Amino acid sequence: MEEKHEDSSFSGLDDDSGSNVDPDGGLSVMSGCFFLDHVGEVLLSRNQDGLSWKCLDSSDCEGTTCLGIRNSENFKTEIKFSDIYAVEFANYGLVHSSKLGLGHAKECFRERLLNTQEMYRFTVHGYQCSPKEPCLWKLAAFTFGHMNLQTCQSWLDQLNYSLIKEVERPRNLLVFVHPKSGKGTGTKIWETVSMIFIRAKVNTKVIVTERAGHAFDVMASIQNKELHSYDGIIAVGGDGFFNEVLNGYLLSRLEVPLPPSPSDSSNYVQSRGSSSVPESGDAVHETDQKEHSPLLPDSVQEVVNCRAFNGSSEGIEDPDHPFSGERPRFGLIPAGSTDAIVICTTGARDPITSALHIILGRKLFLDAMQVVRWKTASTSTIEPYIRYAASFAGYGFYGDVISESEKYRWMGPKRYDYVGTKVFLKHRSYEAEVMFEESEPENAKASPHTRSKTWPFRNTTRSEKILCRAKCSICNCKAEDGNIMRTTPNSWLEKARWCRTRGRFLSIGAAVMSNRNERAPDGLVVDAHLSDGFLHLILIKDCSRPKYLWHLTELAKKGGEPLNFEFVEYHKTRAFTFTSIGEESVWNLDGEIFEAHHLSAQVLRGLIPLFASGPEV
Ligand SMILES: Nc1ncnc2c1ncn2[C@@H]1O[C@H](COP(=O)(O)OP(=O)(O)OP(=O)(O)O)[C@@H](O)[C@H]1O
Repeated sequence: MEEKHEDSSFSGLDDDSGSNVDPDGGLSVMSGCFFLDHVGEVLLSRNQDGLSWKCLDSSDCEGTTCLGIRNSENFKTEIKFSDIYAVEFANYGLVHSSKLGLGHAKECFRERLLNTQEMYRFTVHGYQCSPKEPCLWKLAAFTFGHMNLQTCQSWLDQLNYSLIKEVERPRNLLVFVHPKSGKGTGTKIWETVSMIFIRAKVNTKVIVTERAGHAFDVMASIQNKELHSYDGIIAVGGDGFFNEVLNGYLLSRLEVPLPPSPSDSSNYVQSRGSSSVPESGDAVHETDQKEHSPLLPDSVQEVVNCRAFNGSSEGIEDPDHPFSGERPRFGLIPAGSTDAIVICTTGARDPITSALHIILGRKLFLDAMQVVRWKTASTSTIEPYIRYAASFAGYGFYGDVISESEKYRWMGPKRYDYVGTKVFLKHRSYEAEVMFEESEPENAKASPHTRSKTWPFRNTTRSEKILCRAKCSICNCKAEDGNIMRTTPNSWLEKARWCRTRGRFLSIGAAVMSNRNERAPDGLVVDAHLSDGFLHLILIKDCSRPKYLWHLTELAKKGGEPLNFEFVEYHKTRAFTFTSIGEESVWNLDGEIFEAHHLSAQVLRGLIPLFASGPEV
């Protein structure tokens, strides 16, 4: 692994008289003179938040060379403890003076060579943001040198003490590596980042999977006692692999009331006439019908709340519940074909950035979608079968792409482009009935009624988009009806309004997050949030190929408006149900195939604690 700043270090004076430890035990402010490798003499200070240094020789600093040529690139003068992942003693060795003058003037070069000397050293390991891509974190190391061993040792001890106080950092991790993920580089990627974990003294138990389902089986069978001995569960792989690890954990542990089945939800929809006005001359809308209901009937509510996985309807407040304690945090190191979850949660598709988010103990909560299949085929008996998705569930186009692409796994990530084109050309639509809880009536009303007269295909309604970012205020605001982890999830159903829409669809998609990826730079829904407790339901009604291509082109470009077409129905919702009619496609859950004739889904707000801080968009 390339460590760009490994050559920056500090070296010290030949006595420690500059060190100044305050009388309260040296825990707040401390300062001393050192040599910073490749920079020169500095006054190093430690305060409660971190380290900072000031050059004592102005010709070495502020990026100015002796020829007056400015070179301020990567010139850092402070680092917070929260951004330091390790400090190490670096033995006795060479400390170099500023590299800035070396290439520019012979006399400077000669003088600086004289300044290169051997001393005791310690290295502070952290990261720097890439100037062009702030979400991309590069390793940075600063080596400080001093002639006195004890001075170095004492600074090292103090720094280690400060790092111990950094809470929420993992010490023990269970790591699953999918060796064949993406381009088959899962193992190589883990080998590349594992040395960062070693340096940070994070213990890892590594399981390299031997087959599909291996990680699921381990997570499903691991005893809770052993599970709780880990501070986190890490997946090195793609979105599908993360989904497998997550389901292995959740399916045997999480007990929450299920979302209403399609027949339950059809009871909620009270006919008040169609609210979806068919467009004249557009045959697609002839079957569209959307109805609204006020409050749920009490009897239905009871049925819903009593039906729960593993027979429990207690939610997860119960202290004896295996899920009610501290949940392990999950981490994902990207090695897959798409890696949308990593891109949405760290802002970069980079194994080192993800490893640093994990080691530094960054934390956010991700919404998850609980998907229940009630019936696999129209002739099957009702048998609830649960799955969780962290990013996306899609039917029609998305399902056909995933099932077809299984045949072309040998092509690697390129299979999605090839199969995507094939499926697009087939242009298949599927008849279905979808019911959804209407969370934002004003949002739903905006769709088919406010069409542009000038653009035949477009609905020109636009609203201000608030993007999800690190420390997102929308994700951090407390839900009116409480977070899923504190109340039963169906409490909101009491106030729910349900809508029904039926027709032929090219695709049906439900996004938990924006799903930004390299093929869709803004994702499916640019302003989707990681932890706001909403799903984004996108129904692409049957339309001509050129119109569909237009939608896909908008998806593929930055700043596109893929939802701004009249054949696209978009709803922000907390739950929906689906029933297929006639010929069927399959569902695609986080990239994995899921067959369902009757299906329902609900969002579980903030269900997944994740080692990430959100994208700095
Ligand atoms: N050792 C293995 N051999 C074969 N398949 C495996 C192995 N380990 C895990 N898998 C399966 O591979 C699937 C895809 O993994 P992953 O998401 O890492 O790859 P990907 O290339 O990004 O694929 P996708 O685009 O389908 O998500 C996982 O769902 C998992 O079940």
